[in-house]
Amino acid sequence: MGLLCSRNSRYAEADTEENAQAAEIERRIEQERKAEKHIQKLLLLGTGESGKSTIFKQIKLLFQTGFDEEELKSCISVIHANIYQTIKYAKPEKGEFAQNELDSSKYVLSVENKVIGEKLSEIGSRLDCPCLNRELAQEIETLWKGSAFQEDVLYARVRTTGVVEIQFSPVGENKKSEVYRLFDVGGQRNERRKWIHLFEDVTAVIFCAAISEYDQTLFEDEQKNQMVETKELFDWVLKQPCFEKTSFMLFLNKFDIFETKVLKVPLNVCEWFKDYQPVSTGKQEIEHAYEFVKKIFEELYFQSTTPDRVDRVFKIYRTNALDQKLVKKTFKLVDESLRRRNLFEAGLL
Ligand SMILES: Nc1nc2c(ncn2[C@@H]2O[C@H](COP(=O)(O)OP(=O)(O)OP(=O)(O)O)[C@@H](O)[C@H]2O)c(=O)[nH]1
Ligand SMILES: [Mg+2]
Repeated sequence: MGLLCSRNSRYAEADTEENAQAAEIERRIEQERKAEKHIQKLLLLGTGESGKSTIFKQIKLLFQTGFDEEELKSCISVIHANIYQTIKYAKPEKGEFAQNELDSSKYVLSVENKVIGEKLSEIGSRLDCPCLNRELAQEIETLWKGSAFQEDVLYARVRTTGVVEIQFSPVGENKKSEVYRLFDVGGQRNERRKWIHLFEDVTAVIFCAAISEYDQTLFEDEQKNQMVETKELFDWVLKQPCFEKTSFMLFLNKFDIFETKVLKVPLNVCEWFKDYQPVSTGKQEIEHAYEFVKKIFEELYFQSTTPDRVDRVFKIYRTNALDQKLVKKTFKLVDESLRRRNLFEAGLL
C-alpha cells in the first residue's frame, strides 16, 4: 500500500512537471504569437450620445463571436432596461432609444425567448440579483443571439461610464495577423477626464460627431449647443501632444436623422453654421448641407493642426451607426487607410 502510494505520488510529481513544462511552452508560443502581431490601438472619442458605443457594438458584432462574463453581467441590466419594450412592441420612451421610428416587425421574439426575457427581466428588477450560474448564462446567450435582441441592443441608449475594450482581427480578408484594440469611452463632460490615461501610443482616433445635433443642447448643460461642444472637443483632441502622429478618422454620424431634419430645421440655427445658406430642396439640399458641414470640420482640422503634424492621416466618413453594412464598409476603409499608412512608414510605399 505504502509502495503504491509513493509510486502514485512519483507519477503525480512527473505529471505536474510535465504540465508545468507544457504550460511554459504554451506561454512562450503565445508570447511569440503576440510579438508577431501588429497591435494597433484605436480610440472612439466624441461627446455624449454621438454614437460611439453603437459603432463599438457594431464592430464587436462584426468581428467578435465570443461572449465573456462581463458581457453576461451587463446583458442582464440591458435586458431589464429594454426587454419590455421588445416584448410588448411598445414605442420606446423618448431619450432612451434612437430618435427614429422603429420597425416593430424586427422585434418579434420567439416564444422561447419571450419566456427567457420575462424571467431575466424579473431577476433584473430584484434588489438581490442572483449570481450568474450556467443555466442563466445559457439562457442569456440564447436570448442574446436572437435577431430581435440584437436589434434592440443597438437601439438602447446606455450612457457609457469608464472604458470598454475589445481586441479583434478583421478576418476573412486574407490579411496578415493585424490586430486592433478598440476602446470605447464615456463622452459626457465628467467622463472625459478619464480619457487622458488612454492617449499613449494611439494609432488612430475615431472621432464621432453626431451631425444631426446642430439644433440640440447638451444633456449636461442645457445652455450649450451640442454641435458647438463637439467643435470645441474636436479642437482639444486634435491639439493633444500625444497625437502628433495619430491618424484621425472623423465619423459624421447620425446621417439618417440629419437628412430628414435638415429639410425642416435650417442648419444656420447653430451659431457655428450661421453662414449657411440653403440653395435648393430635397436630396440636393441634403447634399449641399452635408458638404457644408464636412467643409467646416475640415477647416477646423487644418486650423487646429500645427505644421509639424501635417502628415497625419485625416479622413471623413458619412455614417449611420445603426446600419451594420455601412459600418462594415466604413471600417474596411479605415482599415485600408491604416494599412497604407503602416506601409508608408515602413518605407514600403
Ligand atoms: N438614428 C440613429 N441613431 C443613432 C446613431 N448612432 C447612435 N444612435 C443612437 O443614439 C443613442 C446614443 O448612442 P450611443 O452609441 O450610446 O452614444 P455614445 O456616444 O456612446 O454616448 P456616451 O456613452 O454617453 O458617450 C443610442 O440610442 C443610439 O441607438 C445613428 O447613426 N443614427
Ligand atoms: Mg457610449
